[in-house]
Amino acid sequence: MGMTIAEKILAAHSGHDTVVPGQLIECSTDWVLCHEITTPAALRMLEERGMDRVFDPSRIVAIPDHSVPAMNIKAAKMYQKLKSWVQEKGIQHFYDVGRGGIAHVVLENTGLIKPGQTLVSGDSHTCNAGALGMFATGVGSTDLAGAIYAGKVWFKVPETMLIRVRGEFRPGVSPKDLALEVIRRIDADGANYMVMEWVGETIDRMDMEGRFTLTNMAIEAGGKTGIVAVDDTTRAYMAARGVTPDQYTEYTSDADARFKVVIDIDVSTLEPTVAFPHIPSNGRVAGADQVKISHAYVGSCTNGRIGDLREVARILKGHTVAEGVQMLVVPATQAVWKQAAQEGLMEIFVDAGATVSYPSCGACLGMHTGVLGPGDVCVSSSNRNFVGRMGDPSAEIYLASPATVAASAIAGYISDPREYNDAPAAGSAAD
Ligand SMILES: CC(C)[C@H](C(=O)O)[C@@H](O)C(=O)O
Ligand code: SF4
Repeated sequence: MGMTIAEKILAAHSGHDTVVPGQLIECSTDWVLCHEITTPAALRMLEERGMDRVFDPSRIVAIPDHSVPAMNIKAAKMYQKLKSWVQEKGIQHFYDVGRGGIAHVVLENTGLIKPGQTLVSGDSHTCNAGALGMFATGVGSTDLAGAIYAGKVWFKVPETMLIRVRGEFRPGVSPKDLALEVIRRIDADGANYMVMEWVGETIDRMDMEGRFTLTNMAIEAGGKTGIVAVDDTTRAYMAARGVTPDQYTEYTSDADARFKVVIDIDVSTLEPTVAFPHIPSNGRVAGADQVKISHAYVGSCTNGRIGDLREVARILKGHTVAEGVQMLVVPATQAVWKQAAQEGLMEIFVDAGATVSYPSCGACLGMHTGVLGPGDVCVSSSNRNFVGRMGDPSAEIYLASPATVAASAIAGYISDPREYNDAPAAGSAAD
C-alpha cells in the first residue's frame, strides 16, 4: 500500500519507513511557532515542572500578533511574557510588533519553513503552511509545551481526504469561494482529524496565496491540516525567498495511496459564496438573499494578503463605502502594508471611506480594533463566524471572499462581486 504526502512526512519524522492512519507516533518538529496568546500557558507549565528550557532556539519562531499593539494591561503582560522568554532563551527568529504581523502570514514568507518539514503551534490555523507541502498543525498548550521542551509531539497518523479540483474560476470567483463551497458540502466536521490534500488542474494553476487560503481553512472542516504537493509554483515561491530545492524534500502521494474520502469539484460553475451565521459550513450564493450590513472587514490569515488587497482596491476604486457601513482593511503583515502603500492601494481605501489598521488578529477574533456591538452585521474575509467571534454574541458574521466584502461594502448589503468584473486593476498594478 502506498502512502500520502502527509504519511510520508510523518514517517520521515518519526523514524519509520511507513506509517498507517491510526498509528501513534512520536514526531519530531522542525519548527515551533509561538504567539503571545497560547505560549505563556505552555511556558508556565514547563516552569512549574522545572522543565524550563527550549529544544533548539534556532527552531522556534516567535511572533506576537493577536493582542498587539497591546490594547490593555493584560495584553501588555502577555506580550512581555513572550518577549522576555525570547530574550532569555535566545530564540533566534523573533518578529516583534512592527516587524511582523499575523504570525501565519509572516511565517509563510520567511523562507524558514520548507516543503517536507513539520510545524506545530498553539494556534488552530497553523494548517495554513500546508500549502508549502509540509505537515503543519495546531496543538493544545500541553503539546506545545512538549514541542518547545523536546521538539517532539505525539500524533495519531491522520487519514487523508483527497479533494480533486478541476475547471477555471469564473471572473469574480476565487479560492475563498472554493474553500467555503467544499466546507459547505462536507460540513464543519466533514474532514474530522483528516488531512485535506488539494490536487487537480485548478490547484496546479493556482498561485501560492490562493493555496494558503485553502489550507488555512482546513480546520473549519475539522481537518488536522491541509496540504498541497510541491510543484513549480512552490519552487519559485521558495526560490524567491532564497531557498533552493536541495534545501528541502518534496513528497507526493503514491498512486496507490489510501484516501479515506475523495471529493471531486468543478469550479467552472462555482458562484461567489457567503457563509451565513454562525458556522463556516453555512454557505449560500452571494447576493441571493438581501442582507443589510453595518461592517465590512478585509483581513486575517485567510485573506489579508497583497493579492486580496489588490482585489478589494480594484472594486473600491472610484466608489465609496455605503453610508452606515464601517469598512476595515487590515493588511496581514507589515510587508503587505508597505506593498499596498507603494502600489497606491491605501489611498484607494481611504478615498472610499474605509479605515486601514495595523497588521494584527485583533478584528478577526473580536479582541480589539473594530469589535462588533449588539446587532451589528459584518461581512468578513476571515475564516470563522461563530457566535461572539468578533464581539457581541448578537452580532452576525458572514464569511466571504475579499471581492464579495468589497462589493458588499459599497452596496451596504451582501452583494455579488461579479458586477465589478469589468473594473480594471487599481493602484500601480493598473499602470
Ligand atoms: C487565539 C488562538 C488560540 C486562536 C486559534 O487557535 O485559532 C485564534 O487564532 C483563532 O483564530 O481563533
Ligand atoms: S487572523 Fe484570525 S484566524 Fe488567523 S490566527 Fe489570527 S485570530 Fe486566528
